Amino acid sequence: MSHLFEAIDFVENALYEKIIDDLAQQQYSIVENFFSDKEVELLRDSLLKRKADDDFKKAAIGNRTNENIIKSIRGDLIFWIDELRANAAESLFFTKINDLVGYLNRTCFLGVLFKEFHYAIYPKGTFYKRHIDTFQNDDRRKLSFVCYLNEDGWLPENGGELVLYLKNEEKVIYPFPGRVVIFESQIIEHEVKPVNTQRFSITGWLKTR
Ligand SMILES: O=C(O)CCC(=O)C(=O)O
Ligand SMILES: [Fe+2]
Repeated sequence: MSHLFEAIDFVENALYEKIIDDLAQQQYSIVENFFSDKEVELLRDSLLKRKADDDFKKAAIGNRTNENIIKSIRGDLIFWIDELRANAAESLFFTKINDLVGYLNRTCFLGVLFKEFHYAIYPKGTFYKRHIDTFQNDDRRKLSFVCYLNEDGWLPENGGELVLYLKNEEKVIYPFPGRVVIFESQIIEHEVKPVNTQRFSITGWLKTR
């Protein structure tokens, strides 16, 4: 009878329902203030601490790509976040993510079994050319998730817009702090425009199988 108790337990979450509707209708969803100002600050401090400890690596594309080729495609520095070694801010991050994933799995039978997340720093002048997130011969990536950790008062002229290449539209999304963008990894081509001011984020993927 355990299914009966699960059914009783279920509480509809309006925010998650909006994400699910958006994804069904347009393959992407933009959520303002998914993370509060305080959470963004904690996560940005955590990113900067990891950076000070010199844990960041130049992002790679596949294994054997020549460094100059990589630089012409993407210039961000990344650090993979290990849930088992998470600090307080990162634990808080994963608590929210796990809640969302639990909801998606229960309501949409999405079957997300794995997830991976990294911090990203885009130094001034860097970008990430138009791509699809499953190009690294990993078709298990189902949903891409980006959250922005920039300072309050981020301006459009700082650059670093995320552009989603949709069927009939190029959707320009500014990396405002606390904003989260979720989109279908296997469908939506996208690009990070050159940044004029250092840009901070966490990017990750919800994966099946
Ligand atoms: O930072 C963003 O807005 C997107 C990053 C991205 O496309 C990626 O890391 O694959
Ligand atoms: Fe991407």
